[in-house]
Amino acid sequence: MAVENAIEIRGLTKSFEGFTLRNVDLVLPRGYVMGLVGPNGSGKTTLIKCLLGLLHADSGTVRVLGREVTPETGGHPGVGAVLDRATYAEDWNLDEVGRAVGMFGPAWSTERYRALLDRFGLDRKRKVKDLSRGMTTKLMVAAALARDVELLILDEPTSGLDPTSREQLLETLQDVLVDDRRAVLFSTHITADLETIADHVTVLLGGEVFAAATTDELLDAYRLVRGGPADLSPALREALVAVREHRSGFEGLGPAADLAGLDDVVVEPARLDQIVAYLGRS
Ligand SMILES: Nc1ncnc2c1ncn2[C@@H]1O[C@H](COP(=O)(O)OP(=O)(O)OP(=O)(O)O)[C@@H](O)[C@H]1O
Repeated sequence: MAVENAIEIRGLTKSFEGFTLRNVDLVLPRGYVMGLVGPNGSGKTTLIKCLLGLLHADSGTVRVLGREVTPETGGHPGVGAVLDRATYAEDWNLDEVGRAVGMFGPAWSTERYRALLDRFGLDRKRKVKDLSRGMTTKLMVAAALARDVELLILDEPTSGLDPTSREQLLETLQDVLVDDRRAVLFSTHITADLETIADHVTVLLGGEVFAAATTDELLDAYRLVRGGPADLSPALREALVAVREHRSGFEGLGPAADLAGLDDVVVEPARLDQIVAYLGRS
């Protein structure tokens, strides 16, 4: 019987000198896309490495597709990963990459691999060393999706991509989700990507989960508020998650419930990238 959750992390703690990923709980049901956001050094890659069985947790459990994952068990074979660096031999061309990657692990489709390379405009005879950073990302996505993966995990897949390639990649990720057995977790600094494809958002700050909600819940929960310098009363300042002051006034983010019925200021819906940016400043 298929398990319900693609990812189930409970109480995950992992320390390095000077940094602790602390007591992280995270659940991603199958059929959904989760965006993982947070400032540099907030622990996104560390979390992803634990999910792939590349790092030992100090405590807590990491379950992927119904199975506990540790460096001893190795990563789950139903997971496709796109990390920030490719590990393909520099001298291989993309057909050779496909043959090498396809030899390991189940459910590889050369046909799907080639179709994805075509879709991304990558020439199969080109060598790995001649690819730009964005092209290498696309190659990794093609190699991950040529397998019939149930969970796709991507670490900052859209950084280094031009706007057209970004859109193409996001569309490709959405196609993966046509099958509701599948799930996608991706970390990003480009919060506009969240609005496009994420159903769930987890915000990490300083190694802890600061917010975890569906995108709709986040959009419902917060409002932007703007006003002149005299409008920022101590009570309003107290209610805001974060505020930016400038010469002609202020703009801030606050809980929708606390800002309802205010008269002298402008209160309006916030975009997801604005919410995440303000939460990151709080
Ligand atoms: N192997 C390691 N040994 C020691 N410290 C590490 C190791 N890996 C990560 N860290 C530290 O853990 C912290 C979190 O790093 P991590 O790469 O998880 O952050 P991130 O949110 O992915 O950041 P970025 O957005 O910059 O990619 C950083 O302070 C980093 O220096």
